[in-house]
Parts: sequence; structure tokens; C-alpha cells
Amino acid sequence: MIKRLWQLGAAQRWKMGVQLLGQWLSRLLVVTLVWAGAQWALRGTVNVGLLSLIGIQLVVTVLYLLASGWLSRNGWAAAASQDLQEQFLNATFRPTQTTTDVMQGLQQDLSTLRAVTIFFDTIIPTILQLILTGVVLIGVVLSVHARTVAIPVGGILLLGMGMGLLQGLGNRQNLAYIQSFNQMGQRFLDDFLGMSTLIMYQRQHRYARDFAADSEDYRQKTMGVLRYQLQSLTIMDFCLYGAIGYFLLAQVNAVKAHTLALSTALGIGTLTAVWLIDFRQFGYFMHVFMSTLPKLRHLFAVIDAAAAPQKTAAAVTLDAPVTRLQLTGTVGHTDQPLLTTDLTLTAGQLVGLTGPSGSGKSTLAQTLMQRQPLLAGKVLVNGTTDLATVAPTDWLTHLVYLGPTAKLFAGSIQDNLLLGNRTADWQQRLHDLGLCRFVADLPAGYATPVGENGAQLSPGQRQQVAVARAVLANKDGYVFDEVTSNIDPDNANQILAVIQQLAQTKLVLLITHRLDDLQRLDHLAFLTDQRLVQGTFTSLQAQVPAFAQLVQAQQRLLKEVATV
Ligand SMILES: Nc1ncnc2c1ncn2[C@@H]1O[C@H](COP(=O)(O)OP(=O)(O)OP(=O)(O)O)[C@@H](O)[C@H]1O
Repeated sequence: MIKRLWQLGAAQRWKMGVQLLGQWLSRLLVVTLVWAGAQWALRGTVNVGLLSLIGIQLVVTVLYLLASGWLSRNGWAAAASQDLQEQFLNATFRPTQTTTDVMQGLQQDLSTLRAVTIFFDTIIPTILQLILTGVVLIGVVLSVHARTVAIPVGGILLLGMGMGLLQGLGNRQNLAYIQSFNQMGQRFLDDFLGMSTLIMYQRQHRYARDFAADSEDYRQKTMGVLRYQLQSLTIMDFCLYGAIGYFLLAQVNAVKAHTLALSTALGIGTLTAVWLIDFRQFGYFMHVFMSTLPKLRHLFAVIDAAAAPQKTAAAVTLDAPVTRLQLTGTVGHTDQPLLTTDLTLTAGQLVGLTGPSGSGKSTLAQTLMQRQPLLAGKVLVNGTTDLATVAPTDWLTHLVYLGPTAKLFAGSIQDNLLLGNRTADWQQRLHDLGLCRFVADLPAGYATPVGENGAQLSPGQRQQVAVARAVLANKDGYVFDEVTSNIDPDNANQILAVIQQLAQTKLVLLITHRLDDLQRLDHLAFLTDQRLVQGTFTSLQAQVPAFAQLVQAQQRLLKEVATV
């Protein structure tokens, strides 16, 4: 993972090197100044080498201060995080991802994308700075008081081992913390949306109790992470300060024994202090970075999953319009075959599909939309191309699916209608079809905002806009799944009339259980006993008892509704 992070934004990495060198030399200026000051105070002279070093450091510090703003704005961190963001967003927004996948990705991973910059602008520069200062420290100690060099080296090794041990524990704590956070968030998102339903069934107190339990669990996991961080800081401080204290004591003894000059000891002491300050900073930022590691792993897993080769080479793009679809095989979900059939849809013939609830109508629609693979068999497009080989994005340019709930986007009615259409005569087209007549009664007409999820329109109006949008998009084929079910009869009949007109030239499948629809369609496919029986309304009623029962049940229901 560290290697992958290192490779991000590689073209801009040199800027980090420049920044590091400037920052490091300016930091060491304090050491040389203290060292030179001590020499001057104690001996009345200053070493020439030390004076030249101060000159170089001063020049570098001024240059660094002048360039640091530009370097940090356009540096490695910005390029690397943009690189990672692009990879992640490309992996997240794919046609095969579900809405839940995308939402979870956005909630959990966007904050990680922001937090990960710490690796590029803090962790790596601090580590490199630590190494550079450490090498100088050891070099200086070796040349002036070699016997004590083992103490800071031993301290660093001890610290490294301690951090390695703590990391395993930290990962577990962080994972538990994230799981608890997700559980709490999931309950909030799921149940809060349905709060009025919960209140209707007097279950809000139960929800409150469950949510409180989740919150308490989350609090405890958060405390666990904080406790771990404090404890590990204490252990690290013990190793570090213990070794440094012992080291400085050895320097004081050497000064007392006249084997080390006081000014040199002060210089080494300041160098040690600078290294120590960097180390404390590193420790703090490392904690923050470690807490993002599990999320970072997930982020890379999302990117890798998207980059993994797909099982089927679905790369064919269709040049000709789709005029014929032949489904031969078994439709269903893994371990749950729903129907085995031979169904042909052709442009110019409207097929109505009906059947008992749960028999597999929507699954069949999803199969035609390439969202559900066939358990056996295949779907042939235009008699030659296997649907499984067609690129999903290409297929969506040929076929439209419309479900029982219309999805409208924020904006005006016109914005929604013209999502897939840019022709000038669209209003005339809608007028000819008799669609969206309600717009004439609205003061702002087509410019009327639809509101969040189309809330400013009635369900029937929403569905009309959705159907009109699909018709205006002028696709080759249409799969309408219960589009007339949840709306008033006037709207439903108007939509059915449009669908019938559309089917004169296009390939159309209409899934419906509405008696009005079934009676008006010339060609019906009835799903029963895991197979499709096809015919007209009258022939099916005469020959298929299950269909006749379905019709009777519908008629009874309509009578009951009429007498209420
Ligand atoms: N994603 C899924 N994974 C597994 N099984 C599913 C999935 N979606 C639906 N099913 C199951 O497949 C069966 C058929 O569901 P489907 O939605 O296709 O029925 P339907 O005929 O459209 O029903 P309705 O008329 O009530 O909409 C059901 O038993 C359902 O539980």
C-alpha cells in the first residue's frame, strides 16, 4: 500500500524533495546558531566551517520561504490526491454499481481521500527529515564522542519494535471503530427515511433504543481508539525520552571528565532536541495516518475491483438499431430459476407481460436490460449478436427501462424531458401524443420546477414526464415495468395509449397487471408455472385457467373498490 501511495502523482514528487531540503536545512539553522553562539561565548572564536554552514543555511532558508507557498499549493500532495480521487471516482461511478454501493463509497471514502494527503505532505517529508537529521546526529556523535552513539541508535531500534507491535493492536481497534460507525450510520440512513412509517406503527421508541445502543457501542469503540492512542504515546515517549535522557547524561559526564567540549555538547544537545521535535511530530501524524489505513485499504480494493478483468468480454457495440430480441433460456437468480422460455420481441409489436406477483416478470425485464445474467441460454439481438457480448454502456443507448416509480431530477419539467433529446419539435411531439397536457395549466408551464424527486408533481404527472422523456429520447426499444400500476386510471390510460402508439415502430415490452391494459393489448404473454403462455386476452382466458382466475380476481377487486 505504501508503494502504491508513493507512485501516485509521481511527476510532481520532486517538489517534495525540494521542499524537504529547504525545510530540513532551515531547521538545522537553529543547531548551527546555538553551536556557533556557544563557541563564541566560551572560546571567543567561531569555527570557520560552522560559519560557512550558517551562510549556506541562511541562503537556503530565504529561498525556501519564498517558494514554500507555491510548492505546497502545486506540490506532490495535491497531484497525488487528485490522482487517487480520479481513480476512485472512476471505479465508483460505473453502470454496474448499485446506488447503495455508490452511497457507501461516497460516505466512507471521500473523507479518506481528504485525509490521505497527510501521507504526502507530512508523513514522507517527516520520515526523510528524521533520517537526514538522525544520520547527521550519529555522524557528529561518532566523530566527537563515539562511545555514546549506541544510546540513540538503541533508542530508535526499541521504538521501531514498539511501534510495530502497536500497529497490529491499532488496526484491530480501528476496524472495530469503523464497523461500529457504519452500523450506526446505516441504521440512521435506513430508518430515519422511514420515520413516519415507524411512528405509524408505534415503533419509534424501539428505533430510539436501537439507535441509542448503536451510539453507545460507537462511543465505546471511540474511547477504545483514544485509549489505545494515549497508551501507545506513553510507551513511545518512555522509549524515546528514556534513551535521549540517558544520552544527554552521558554527554554531561563526558564534559565533566573533560573528554568533550561544552560548546560541542550544547551543539549535540540542540541537534538531539531538533530530532526529538520532529520525532514527536512524526508520532502524532503517524497516529492520524494509521487510523485511515483500513479505509485506505478499502479504497484501493474498490479501485482494484473495477480494474479486474470482467468475466465476459462485453465489448461489442451495435451499429444497427435493435429491431428484434429473442430470449431463449432460463431466467432467475442464482439457485432460484424462475422461468424457462422462448420469447421474441420485435419492433412494431407490443407484447404485454403479466403473471402472479413474484413469478419473475421484473427479473425478466432486468435480464433484457443486462442487469441480470441468464441462468441458461441466451438473448439474441437482431438475430445474430449475443446480448452478453454487448457493451453495457452501448446497450443503454438502445434500450430504455422504466419502472413503477419515476425518477425525476432536480430542475424544471423541461430539464427532465430533454435529458435524452435535443430536437426542436419536442413540444409538438408531446402535443401530438397527448402527453403532459397538465403542463398547460401550470403558470410557469414547462419551466415549472419538479422539486426534490419530483415532489411538486402528482405520481401520475411524474410518470407522464418519465414516459415522455423516454419517448423523446427516441430509443430502439422500451421495457415498461408496471408504469401504469400506481397511478390514477386517467393518467394510466393516457400512458397506455402512448405506449401503443410507440410500439407501432419500436420494440416494446409492457409488464402490467392492470385489467384495462390487458384487455386493450393484442398480444399477451402470461407467466405461470415457470413458463410463458402467449396469446390474446380472449384466447388466454379460454385456455389458461390460471389467467382466467387472475382476471376474475382483478374484476372482483375493481368491484369492491367501486362499492367502497
Ligand atoms: N436481487 C434478487 N436476488 C435474489 N432474488 C430476487 C432478487 N430480486 C427478486 N428476487 C426474487 O425473484 C422472484 C421474482 O421476483 P420479481 O421481482 O421478478 O417478480 P415479479 O413477477 O416482478 O413480481 P411483482 O409482480 O410482485 O413485481 C421473487 O421470489 C423475488 O424474491
